[in-house]
Amino acid sequence: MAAQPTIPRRCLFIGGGWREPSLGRRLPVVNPATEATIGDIPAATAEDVEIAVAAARDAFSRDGGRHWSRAPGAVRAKFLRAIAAKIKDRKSDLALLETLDSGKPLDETNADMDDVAACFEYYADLAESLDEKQRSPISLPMENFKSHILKEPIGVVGLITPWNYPLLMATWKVAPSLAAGCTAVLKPSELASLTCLELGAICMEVALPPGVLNIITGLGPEAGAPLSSHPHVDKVAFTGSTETGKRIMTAAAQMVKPVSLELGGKSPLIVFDDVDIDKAVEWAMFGVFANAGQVCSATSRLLLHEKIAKQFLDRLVAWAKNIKVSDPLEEGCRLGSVVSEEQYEKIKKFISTARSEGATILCGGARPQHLRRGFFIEPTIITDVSTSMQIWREEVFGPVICVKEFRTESEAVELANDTHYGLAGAVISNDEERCQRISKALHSGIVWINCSQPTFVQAPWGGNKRSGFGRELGEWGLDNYLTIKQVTKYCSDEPWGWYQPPSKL
Ligand SMILES: NC(=O)C1=CN([C@@H]2O[C@H](COP(=O)(O)OP(=O)(O)OC[C@H]3O[C@@H](n4cnc5c(N)ncnc54)[C@H](O)[C@@H]3O)[C@@H](O)[C@H]2O)C=CC1
Ligand SMILES: N=C(N)NCCCC(=O)O
Ligand code: NA
Repeated sequence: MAAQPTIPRRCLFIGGGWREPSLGRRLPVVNPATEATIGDIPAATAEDVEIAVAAARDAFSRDGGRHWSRAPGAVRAKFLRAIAAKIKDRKSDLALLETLDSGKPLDETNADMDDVAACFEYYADLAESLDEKQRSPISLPMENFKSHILKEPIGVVGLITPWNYPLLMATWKVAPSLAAGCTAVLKPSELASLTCLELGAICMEVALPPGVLNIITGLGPEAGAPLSSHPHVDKVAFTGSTETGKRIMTAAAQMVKPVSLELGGKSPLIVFDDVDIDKAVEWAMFGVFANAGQVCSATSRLLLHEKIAKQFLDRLVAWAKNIKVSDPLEEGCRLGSVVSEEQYEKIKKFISTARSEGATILCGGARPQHLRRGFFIEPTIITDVSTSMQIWREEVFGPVICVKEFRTESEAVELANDTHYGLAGAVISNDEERCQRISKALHSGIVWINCSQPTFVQAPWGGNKRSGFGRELGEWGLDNYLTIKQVTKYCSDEPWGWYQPPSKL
């Protein structure tokens, strides 16, 4: 087991330095795998939001934007690459902090840190190529006009992020917004803020211009809400629950402030009868047990072709019982604890409601017997589910999969789309044409074929319906933080000639 590090005691990161929260309050940091309080984080309030937004505004327009918002993309790229390098240097201590804060297995948090560094590097490249895309001409039907577009940073952005991939979800917003030339105020989740505060330390080390990125930790209603309604915040990007997403959109609407929302999901995985069962079982497990199912795109509804259903479930149970559930710091751990006591109780309630509604808990459903402390839940497989049950309809955000059988392709698609959500969907089949048909038929922003969950910074990420709107990652992730200006010029020497000229006399 790795040595326990000391948890850095940080303040709010505002204007390029550390700042005590105005009311002097702090929140405990709980390690959900041990239930021990291991440190604390500052609790920002509206007073601090005010100071952070002012710092970001100042950084946006300082010296006419020459050093940031209007600087060549290459200038910003240099900082993004320097941040990526520091993340790589500190990979193992950041991964350890992330695990202690969230209960995620160390192998997962190490992979997350690789993704964090790769995301900063990717958007460094895009910051550079943004300059080449400026002034791209618009072809007009009149020769006496010429038009081009400018892509400009949208301004000061508020970034509100969740706890399931604490530093990675922040990076999906910080890297593209900074690449675009925006300045930002990041409000990570109060349940896991340690690595985001370390990002503040990294910004200091690379001498990011003061105020370009500000990081304020604190509670949603106290720190997130005033950020989303602030008149000097030009856009809010949010990942989290659908309920909080609605609140943020309502607050932003009062200022006609654009938002992008990446919300909950209840994504389907459809498995046909022409597959290699063990390979498909492994993807089904990865789709809902990775990160203890605390993934917005988790494929938590499993649709099995009736011909293979029994055999598939037998293998799924065997594989699930073989998952190493342990302290997330232990070598080879594949299922750690969930993030908090509240989340733990919520998941257990989902399972007991499923049972009382008549579903069968085929395996799991409780605390693993060998782990007496910590918020651990066994991998859970639920069958005998009807489409009206809560467990089929609502996002659990835990290591819980529910299963239904289907007979025909159209029945599978209908079941898959029968949800208010629309983030992701997956299909496993050896019939390529069928996979293509299904990828068109699913009402979701992401479709995986013969896999579930692999995520690439180059590819767009986001949902439809109540899973939100807007796309992160890829070039679309950069567009989230850019506004498009048309510049149109009259280039004829002739007068316009619409009005009669007055007589010269
Ligand atoms: N789609 C996703 O990626 C996520 C979904 N969830 C779902 O949400 C449930 C609740 O988890 P929470 O941590 O409470 O999620 P949440 O959606 O409330 O939290 C996400 C972020 O929003 C902030 N926030 C909360 N209330 C706010 C408000 N009124 N204004 C502005 N910001 C606010 C939080 O402080 C946090 O930074 C989970 O059980 C899970 O089902 C949670 C996290 C991520
Ligand atoms: N990095 C991976 N694999 N997935 C990211 C999931 C992001 C989300 O839950 O919104
Ligand atoms: Na925590």
